[in-house]
Amino acid sequence: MAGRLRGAAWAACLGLCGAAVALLAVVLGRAYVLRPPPGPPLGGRRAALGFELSARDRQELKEALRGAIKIQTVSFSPEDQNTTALAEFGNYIKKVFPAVFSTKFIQHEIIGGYSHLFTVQGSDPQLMPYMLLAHMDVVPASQEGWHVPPFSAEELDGFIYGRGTVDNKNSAIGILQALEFLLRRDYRPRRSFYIGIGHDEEVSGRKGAMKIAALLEARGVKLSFLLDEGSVILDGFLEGIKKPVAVIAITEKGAITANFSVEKEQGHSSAPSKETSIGILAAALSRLEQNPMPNLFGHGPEIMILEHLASEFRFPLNLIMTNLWLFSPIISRIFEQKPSTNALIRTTTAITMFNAGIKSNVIPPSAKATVNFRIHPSQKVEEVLEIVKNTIADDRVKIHLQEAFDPLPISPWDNHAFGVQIFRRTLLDVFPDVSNIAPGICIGNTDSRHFTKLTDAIYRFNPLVFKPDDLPRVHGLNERISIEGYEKQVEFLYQLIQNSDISKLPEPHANSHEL
Ligand SMILES: CC/C=C\C/C=C\C/C=C\C/C=C\C/C=C\C/C=C\CCC(=O)O
Ligand SMILES: N[C@@H](Cc1ccccc1)C(=O)O
Ligand SMILES: [Zn+2]
Ligand SMILES: [Zn+2]
Repeated sequence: MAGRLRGAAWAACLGLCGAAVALLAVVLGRAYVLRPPPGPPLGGRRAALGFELSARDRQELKEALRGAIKIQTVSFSPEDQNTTALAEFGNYIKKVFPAVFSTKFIQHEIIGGYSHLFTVQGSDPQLMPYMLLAHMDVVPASQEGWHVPPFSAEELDGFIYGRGTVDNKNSAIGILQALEFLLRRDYRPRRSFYIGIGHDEEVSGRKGAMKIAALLEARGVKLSFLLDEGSVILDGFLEGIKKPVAVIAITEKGAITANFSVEKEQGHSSAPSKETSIGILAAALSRLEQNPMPNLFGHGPEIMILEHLASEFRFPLNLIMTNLWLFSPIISRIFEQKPSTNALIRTTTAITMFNAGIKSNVIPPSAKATVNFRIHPSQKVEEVLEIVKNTIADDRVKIHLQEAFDPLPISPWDNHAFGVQIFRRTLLDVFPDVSNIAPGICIGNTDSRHFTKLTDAIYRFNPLVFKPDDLPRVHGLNERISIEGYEKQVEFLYQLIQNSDISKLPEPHANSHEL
């Protein structure tokens, strides 16, 4: 009851605020109604080959993914990968996608020992190629806590469970599956494209994606756009928006992985000094955790997602969202509440490893910890390190950087952005009920960050519908994909490849009447 009253009071307050804003906007003559999403280009055009699947095709599509999940391509560290499984994965795709491997206009190369690069030669060399990227390696999975063993790929209530089902064998296998189906229907693309399948994405991509990018660069390749994993169709993440939203990430956060250590003399635990290495390090880490990095809502592209969706919110939220200039302090507080939205508005701090102590009666000679920061698009590595040092404020804690890179550049998002309009057309074809498409931020890191020299149009998006409950499954327990969802992903890729054959985008105004 109290909750409902509070809810009613909150709604009334929002209503009042809304009315006040409307009034204020009129008075100030500043109606901050934000631009609608760009008009629908490629209007009316339909791909030549429809995506009709026989019962056999369906079975084959499902089994191809299940077989891939069973191969334990686990990455523990750059030095510790299951190379037997990585090699097996290569043999597996050869067996499962015979058309891809026997087509004359497709060249296959193995890069860095286990990664794959396919060059699909289009019939029109004038058209600038694009690239589809995915990875085959996965993070480890604990044996406990899963409904089914993590590499069993068992089917349960319409879902395939297993490590890699959404991160990212769904893309690796899905891209090849879409191409296999197209080839069997005698398709030949007009526009060339590359398919990259990395084998060490989960441990930085240096041997796989980075080498693929370097090779393409050496060949003088420029890409019209690149599509990788990193964001999804969000359903039910934002209160006040009923419909699912396809969020296409136009940037990704930077990252710092830092090792912290404290050394102290080892000794007998019966005569301890006042502080131990463990105590000193634990206190320093606790200060880091207790003092989160600044809330930077409004300083980066996170605001674009709200701008794009503003008119979709129910009253009075729509008024709030269309007047961010006034309400951003409130919204930024709301974003802080949940880990998933908090990640969009600040550099995050995650203590991920802690090791110390060698015996119960020995004062520990050293304590070590690893902290993983993900840097907000408006900050840089140096700035974050400065804050970290000031927060720890203890010279006994030594910092050693394992890896550090700045947030990625922001990719184009407008009527002329070829990739965006191809995604828009393809979403319209395959997900007719997803009418909202918004630019967003990828909160994790992807192999695509190695390709900045080949194109400024890097997009991170998987055509999978995610509900809030799905997010923790990524790198967590019970990672799964619905069989229907996977079919849609393959259909999306199948249509994307065909839609990309268009030579150039029609003028937006010329076609807007067609939809
Ligand atoms: C205003 C927007 C509202 C809510 C959005 C909140 C959170 C959603 C953010 C991202 C969810 C999308 C994708 C899955 C999560 C992380 C994966 C990112 C990169 C994967 C890289 C990897 O580990 O291989
Ligand atoms: N893609 C993984 C692994 C990774 C982390 C940090 C840098 C590079 C890669 C992640 O985002 O967690
Ligand atoms: Zn991934
Ligand atoms: Zn991952």
